[in-house]
Amino acid sequence: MNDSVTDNLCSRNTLDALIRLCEQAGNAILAYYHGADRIEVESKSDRTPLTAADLASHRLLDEGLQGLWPDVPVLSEESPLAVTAQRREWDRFWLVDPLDGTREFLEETGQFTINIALVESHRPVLGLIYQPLEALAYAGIPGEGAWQIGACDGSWRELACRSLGGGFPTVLASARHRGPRLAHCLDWLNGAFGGHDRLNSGSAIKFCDMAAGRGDLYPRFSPCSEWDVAAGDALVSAAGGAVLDLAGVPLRYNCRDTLLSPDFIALADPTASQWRGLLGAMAT
Ligand SMILES: Nc1ncnc2c1ncn2[C@@H]1O[C@H](COP(=O)(O)O)[C@@H](OP(=O)(O)O)[C@H]1O
Ligand SMILES: [Mg+2]
Repeated sequence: MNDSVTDNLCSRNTLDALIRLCEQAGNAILAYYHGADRIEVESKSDRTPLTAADLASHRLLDEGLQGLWPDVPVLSEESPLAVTAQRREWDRFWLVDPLDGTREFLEETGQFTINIALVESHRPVLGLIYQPLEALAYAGIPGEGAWQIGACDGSWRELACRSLGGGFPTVLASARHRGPRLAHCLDWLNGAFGGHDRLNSGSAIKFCDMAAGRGDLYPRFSPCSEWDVAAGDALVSAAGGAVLDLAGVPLRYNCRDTLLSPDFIALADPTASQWRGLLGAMAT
């Protein structure tokens, strides 16, 4: 493949190649999955867990991406600090979470993913979220389309976010998400719509659910990093939604000293007039 840096990587061929890499990395993760309670766990500086499964997936993806596209740097959640320190010089790079939802992995809930985004000029222009247990990818290229892709049977199914209907909106969130700001958001929904439904999931599966038309909003006020969000942003944007900061502006990546994401709300139907009120309520 070896595309030069001037080539357009936003293609189905790229997604096919990424899925092959994700299959390998997913198999490396699954080798640790059953009996994950016995795997050695380190605690990182943000007090999230790190295991041999995260590192095995990181190594395969880092080497695989650099082998296929030597001109495009790779920034992974598990990259060494020396790599992370160079990132502000990059206009285009792969942003990778080799195992998103390590807690879910350790508790064997099945809700963990591999996230890969191609970031160009501070926006994700391609994103892929891979679920190793299902061998299923959710991928999007904004402006071209979003798809659910079966790694085993090679099937491609088009995805689209849903329009906001007349009933209760469905909130996508993790069962672990609590806190006063989420409670405020849910109260606002109850006031504006008379109630809300909730679909819980771990890791980037919330973005997959939105792109597949299973939810209306994913409010995130608890800490997470750009590698947790960028692939989902590309996917949801490609499926007709948007991932907005509380000023209503699409998120930008690799433009701050920190890689922590700002608070955001992902919306399946960003044109619905009700959301201006929600963003206003959450911004204050
Ligand atoms: N204190 C913290 N600081 C930064 N990120 C955090 C965090 N606590 C949780 N996260 C992020 O939230 C992700 C899990 O999201 P969710 O709660 O929606 O399942 C974790 O992904 P990893 O498992 O890749 O570390 C981690 O990146
Ligand atoms: Mg993560």
